[in-house]
Amino acid sequence: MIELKRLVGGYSPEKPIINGVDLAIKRGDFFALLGPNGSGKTTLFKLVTGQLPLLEGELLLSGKPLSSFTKLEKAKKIAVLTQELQVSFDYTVEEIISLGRYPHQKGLLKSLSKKDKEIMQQVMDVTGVTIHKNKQFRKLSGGEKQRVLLAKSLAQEPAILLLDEPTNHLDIKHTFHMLDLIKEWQHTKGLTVFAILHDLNVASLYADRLALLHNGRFLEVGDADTLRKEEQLEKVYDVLIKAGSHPVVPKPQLLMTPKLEDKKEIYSFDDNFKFDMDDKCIHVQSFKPLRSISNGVIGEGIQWHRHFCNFHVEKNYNCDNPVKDIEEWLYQKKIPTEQSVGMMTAVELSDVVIYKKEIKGIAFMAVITAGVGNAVDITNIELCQSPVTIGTINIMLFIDAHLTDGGLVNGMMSATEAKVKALHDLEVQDPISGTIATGTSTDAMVLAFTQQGEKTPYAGSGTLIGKGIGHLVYEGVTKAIQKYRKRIGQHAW
Ligand SMILES: Nc1ncnc2c1ncn2[C@@H]1O[C@H](COP(=O)(O)OP(=O)(O)OP(=O)(O)O)[C@@H](O)[C@H]1O
Repeated sequence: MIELKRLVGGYSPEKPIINGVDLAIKRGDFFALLGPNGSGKTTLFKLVTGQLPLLEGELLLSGKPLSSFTKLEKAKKIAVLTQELQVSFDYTVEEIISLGRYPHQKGLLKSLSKKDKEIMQQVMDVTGVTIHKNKQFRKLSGGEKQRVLLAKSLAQEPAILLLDEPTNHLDIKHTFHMLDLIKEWQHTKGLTVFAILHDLNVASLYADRLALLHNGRFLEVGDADTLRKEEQLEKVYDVLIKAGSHPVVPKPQLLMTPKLEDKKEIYSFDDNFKFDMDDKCIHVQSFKPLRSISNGVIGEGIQWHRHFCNFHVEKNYNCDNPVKDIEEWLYQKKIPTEQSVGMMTAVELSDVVIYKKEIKGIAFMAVITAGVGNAVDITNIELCQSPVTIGTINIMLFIDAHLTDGGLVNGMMSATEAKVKALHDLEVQDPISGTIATGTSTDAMVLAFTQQGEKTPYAGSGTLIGKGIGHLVYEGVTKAIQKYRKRIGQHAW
């Protein structure tokens, strides 16, 4: 619907700012224009909105040159929202919004019709400015003004909305509300959107297509996944960038790393831990945050943590809301929930196995409790029943190494393989199927890394880290199960 063909333009013919830009935006698409300061975004916006003449190339609207449309025709189709928040006269909010209806008003003595008033009310409601409708526009805050000007643009009932940094004065709530609203109009009314956005993560969430402008040219035009190209972004923005994924929306999200993070001081693994234990809780505190991967009741996924807790519960513990319970226990111990991994076990905590080892220069520490009354052979699908007795293998593993997120997953695999081998060698059986168990039905694990030393994506059985994980988990789980068996007086399955 909007086509830019070899567009060249700027403030002087001798030194164009936009140097041959090609772009096609389909009807109903949300297009985001991205680029660093001075890359030419506003200049391109001015060319598209007609504030600057084209030096070369074509700008087409529905296949016809934009210049062939009359002013009124353009005003009926296109609404423009710039960063300019000043208006010349002392208008009220309602008067400003009524200006949006101007292109649709008929007759010589243009006045607001019933339909105009209905549309004005509708856009004031959706943008949340109805409460300001009788106020003087100049007396509003920057964010309120921005929403009023959006309401005016929407009152125009445009087919195309051109936005220059529409959210730069807005807080997070209003940023998301405004973009949600524009997105809704895009879906329900087929609105086509061309928006300059500075926030790459916001652009990723809302834009169907986006382009990265650099020195007046597009480096790339594509969907949000083009933002996964870290090297390209780092080159353009001169910032260390890591592309990750939004946990709910299937779109990339970018994490920027401050330069100071490169210069972290190295600390001693041995001196980094404080160990507290009573009959209710094993608490391993790390003075430095550790990069951890876990399926703990709290602190699950890949995060940074400083507190690692294994809580004792009675065998008949009613686990209706284990998250709430662990949060409450952490609160009582004054341990910050948001920095903690929390797991629980019915095993006596005094049977914990703490195992430290340095393997070829890499320090490891395992803290393991094990009960196997609830052992399960995961490969046997026939006999899927609720636990007979409570029993859990809880593994905490601390390692002085630096892993990527993929490496963390790899480490979890290595630890699981070693746990399964320990159960196999001890002939722990699934009491229902009578076959060798692979774990218990409620096992928890956390692998926590200092992120010191050279970064590696590998922690499998072909690596020293993987072997170390395997060795510590195997030894630790074996000893912990032996202690458990001794306590309950069962020596063989
Ligand atoms: N009125 C002007 N006359 C001459 N040069 C200008 C004018 N406005 C902008 N420029 C120059 O054009 C180049 C691109 O500026 P532009 O405002 O288009 O960048 P931008 O990508 O929108 O930047 P920002 O993110 O900082 O808003 C800059 O080098 C700027 O100095």
